[in-house]
Amino acid sequence: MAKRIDGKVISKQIKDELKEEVAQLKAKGIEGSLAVIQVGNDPASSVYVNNKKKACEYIGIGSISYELPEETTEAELLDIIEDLNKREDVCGILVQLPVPKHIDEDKIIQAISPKKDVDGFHPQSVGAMTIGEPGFLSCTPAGIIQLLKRSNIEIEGKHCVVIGRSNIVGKPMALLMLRENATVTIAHSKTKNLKELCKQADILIVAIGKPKFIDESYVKEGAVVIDVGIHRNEENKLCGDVDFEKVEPHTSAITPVPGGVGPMTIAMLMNNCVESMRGQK
Ligand SMILES: Nc1nc(=O)c2c([nH]1)NC[C@@H]1CN(c3ccc(C(=O)N[C@@H](CCC(=O)O)C(=O)O)cc3)C=[N+]21
Repeated sequence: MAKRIDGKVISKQIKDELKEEVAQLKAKGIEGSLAVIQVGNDPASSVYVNNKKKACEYIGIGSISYELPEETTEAELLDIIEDLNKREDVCGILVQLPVPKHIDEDKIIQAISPKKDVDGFHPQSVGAMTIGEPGFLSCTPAGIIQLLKRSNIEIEGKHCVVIGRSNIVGKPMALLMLRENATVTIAHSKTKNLKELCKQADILIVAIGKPKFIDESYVKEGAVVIDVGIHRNEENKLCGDVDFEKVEPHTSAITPVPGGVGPMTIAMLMNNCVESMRGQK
């Protein structure tokens, strides 16, 4: 009875809708490129950066990539961002996180113009989301909302437990679920009785960062389970924070890793780029 939510199929639907809109914008003379900056050469980051470039190509927008050496200074990175903020052909700027330790991540995020903050990480974007004003939404949480809506899963009135309180996933996720009228609980590493709490969730969103941490003992029969984790084992095989095989039979819907939340993050990034182009007139 469990239903596997296919993030690949849903992300393709969204990218196809965007592709059409990009063509219409182009006909009006509106074009744009996403600038992706990677500092250092973390191999996992390179996979994501590559997926982002492919998505830009697919929907018909440009991409400009910067592969900067690990030793790049904060000042050099800030200079590049400053230039990109001014460029009219650039609709979005993304600095792949994490950045090396000698660079202040918050300073970098705040240097990106909120008009080009397609990650939705700038304090102005976060504030706007919090009070329901227009602004860019953080891609992973926005992608999860789309997954639920496009799978006809009701959110309103449901008890949603979010495990994780990071600025890029847990916190914005909880706020977006609240905006959809869910009753939201945020759990984290200091939460007591995590298992009992998770067992009360109608919708369980897991962003803990520990491979296969959640087994069936955390899940109420018939719950919806969304897995935000992404880990690679010794054989380079991907898995999430949820032990899919054990949990799946007990759910009414569940996202796999890979092929669940990851592709949606990229689709929403593309959505934010198109939104930026729309506003650029
Ligand atoms: N400024 C910034 N923005 C981000 O959005 C950002 C970031 N930094 N740093 C790293 C995380 C991670 N992230 C993913 C995006 C796509 C997949 C994705 O496409 N996953 C595929 C599999 C990809 C693979 O084969 O490894 C899937 O789950 O099916 C995963 C993870 C974006 N992030």
